[in-house]
Amino acid sequence: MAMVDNDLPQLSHLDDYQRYGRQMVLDGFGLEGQLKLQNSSVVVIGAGGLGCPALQYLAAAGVGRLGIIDHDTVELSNLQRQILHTDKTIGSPKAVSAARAIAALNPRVNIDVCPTALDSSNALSILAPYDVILDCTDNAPTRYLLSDSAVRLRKPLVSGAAQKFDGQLCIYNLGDDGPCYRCIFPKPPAPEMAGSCEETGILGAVTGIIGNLQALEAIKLITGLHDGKASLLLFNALSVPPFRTVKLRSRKPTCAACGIEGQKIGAIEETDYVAFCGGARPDWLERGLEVSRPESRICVKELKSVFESNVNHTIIDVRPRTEFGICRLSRSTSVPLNILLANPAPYLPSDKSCQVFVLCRLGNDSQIAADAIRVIDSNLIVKDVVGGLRAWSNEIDPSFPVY
Ligand SMILES: Nc1ncnc2c1ncn2[C@@H]1O[C@H](COP(=O)(O)OP(=O)(O)OP(=O)(O)O)[C@@H](O)[C@H]1O
Ligand SMILES: [Zn+2]
Repeated sequence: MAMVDNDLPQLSHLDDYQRYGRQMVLDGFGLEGQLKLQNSSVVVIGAGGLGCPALQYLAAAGVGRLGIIDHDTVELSNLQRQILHTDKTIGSPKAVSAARAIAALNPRVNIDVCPTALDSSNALSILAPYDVILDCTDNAPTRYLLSDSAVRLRKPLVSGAAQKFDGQLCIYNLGDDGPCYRCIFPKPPAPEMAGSCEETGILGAVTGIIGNLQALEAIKLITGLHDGKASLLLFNALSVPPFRTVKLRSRKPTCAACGIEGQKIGAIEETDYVAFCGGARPDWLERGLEVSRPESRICVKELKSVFESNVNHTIIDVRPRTEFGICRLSRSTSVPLNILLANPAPYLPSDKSCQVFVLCRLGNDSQIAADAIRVIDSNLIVKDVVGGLRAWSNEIDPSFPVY
């Protein structure tokens, strides 16, 4: 009978050879690659659109330890792309829901569940135990925090981003001279459309592609299959070919985080990343509910009474045309916010007794639109609808679609 070579290192369980055989037979991977995965650890920040597919493939491939950090809970609108969560886990912490799903997929993986928001007070201690960090979040303060922490901890950061039909992938802090996020984006983007009611939109398969690539890059890093060159990968689902790669230079000597000449950022624990990125998003919904100028606003109950009366009125819906095409109130007219702001005049009634009600999804954009209309015609009665179509659905007509 043939004897097993006891000098050869072994996977923890005999059936692991079957489970991982299809990847172990790959040139350059082998038993050595699988052992490296078994002994490795990856932390995934964000168990959303990017984090779910990334976690799924890391777990299936046999990464020994996975950390899952997410402070949020599962919502119905997440399920179109956050594929570890299900109808049954709506309302549960995403970190817990994702952990359950990957434990079912591969029970051998050790999972650390952390249903907490990563911030400057806890980042270094949470991230320190892991070999590779995956940024699967969706906001600038966390991106800077993760990059600075990765520099400080000397760990590679596999960063993904996805929006609409587009995706981006980059490994920051790669090797001895790979750039960090600050080398490439020294300043945060202008605070984007804070509080806007428009949904940016995302195709689930796009987050799936980028999340999978994040898992792949982590596996390449751990198993030694990565060529060590830093590049930025850009994806657009509607372009042919859909992928483009931009080579990245090495670290910037002047970078505030990783450069030798840089004016170093202070202690991460004391840095205010939210302030650096332009401050917290104003809570427009709340602002909308504190009716500061009651005569200039209308609530959905009053709007319903208007519909049931003979009051002469018109409804302007300022959502983007695609959203207007999804659902709308009958007798409303579509004038997207950008078009209305450019020139409101053509959309206003000439009859000054006709009241104008301005409507949007959540009640923020309609305030901006109503203000713009008042500027050009102070004689008109213009009111924005508090809480927008979301309030209409919640308070007046439960059959009205919410998105
Ligand atoms: N600082 C942070 N700490 C922990 N988790 C974070 C942090 N920042 C973002 N996240 C998580 O990253 C995930 C990003 O995923 P994604 O954008 O797909 O989901 P989402 O925030 O639920 O989207 P939606 O805009 O539909 O609410 C979210 O689950 C979010 O809670
Ligand atoms: Zn840098």
